[in-house]
Amino acid sequence: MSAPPPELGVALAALAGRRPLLVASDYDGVLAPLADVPSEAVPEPGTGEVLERLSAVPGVTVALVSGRGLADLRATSGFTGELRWIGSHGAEFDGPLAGDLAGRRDELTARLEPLVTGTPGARLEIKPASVAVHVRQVPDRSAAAALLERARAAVDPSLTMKPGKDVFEVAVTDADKGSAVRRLAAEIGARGVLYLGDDVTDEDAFRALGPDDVTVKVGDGETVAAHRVADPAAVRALLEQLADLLG
Ligand SMILES: O=P(O)(O)OC[C@H]1O[C@H](O[C@H]2O[C@H](CO)[C@@H](O)[C@H](O)[C@H]2O)[C@H](O)[C@@H](O)[C@@H]1O
Repeated sequence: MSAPPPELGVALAALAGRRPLLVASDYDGVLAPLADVPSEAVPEPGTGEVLERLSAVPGVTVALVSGRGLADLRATSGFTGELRWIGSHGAEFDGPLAGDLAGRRDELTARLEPLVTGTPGARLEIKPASVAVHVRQVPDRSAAAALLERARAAVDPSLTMKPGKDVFEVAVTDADKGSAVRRLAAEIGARGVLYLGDDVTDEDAFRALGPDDVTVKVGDGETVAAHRVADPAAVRALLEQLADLLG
């Protein structure tokens, strides 16, 4: 297991002295390696344990901030302990969504379903406030790219588009991870924030944080985050280093 890069270690040491402290992380690609089938994306071994360790430290809040629906996030991760659960890119902030979003989401489903059915390997994921077109298992990569383009063109452009890794998602709320992290940080009066993410939607959270916070991009790709680590195993090592610093 590799230790975090030295400059990230320095940033974590400075962060560890601040309270209240918010430790917030995306799920897929960060706490769990990506998998072909979304329900099979289980946590990197040891990650649940280190999150529990962190959440037991007085003055530390640990939050999961995911594009997944809340119920799916809880079931797939299997995490336990005193965690804050934020799903649907922030739309599920205080628990499951209330209000009638299902009707608008179902209209989207009806529009996108025929496109997905016509592309072998593609899959439609219906979430509380959005619909996602997944192409990770489409063997013909030009057909995959064409499907994502057709999906984009088929929906009302005023809806919130959430492109991601082998996925194109359309949401019926304008929630984003940046607003969610800012809201949670304000709620607990955080004096410092660590945010970990790997995908396009995590850039909103990186941008929402300040220069004294610690932002970490996981894997390749452009980012505004200040630090980068390779994969979920490196994330677990980073979290373990932080837990050790917190005593
Ligand atoms: O915000 P996150 O916690 O990173 O969730 C983002 C999306 O994750 C899931 O899709 C992604 O991970 C799948 C499992 O590894 C993978 O098969 C898929 O290609 C990825 O796009 C989830 O299915 C989506 O609902 C989330 O929005």
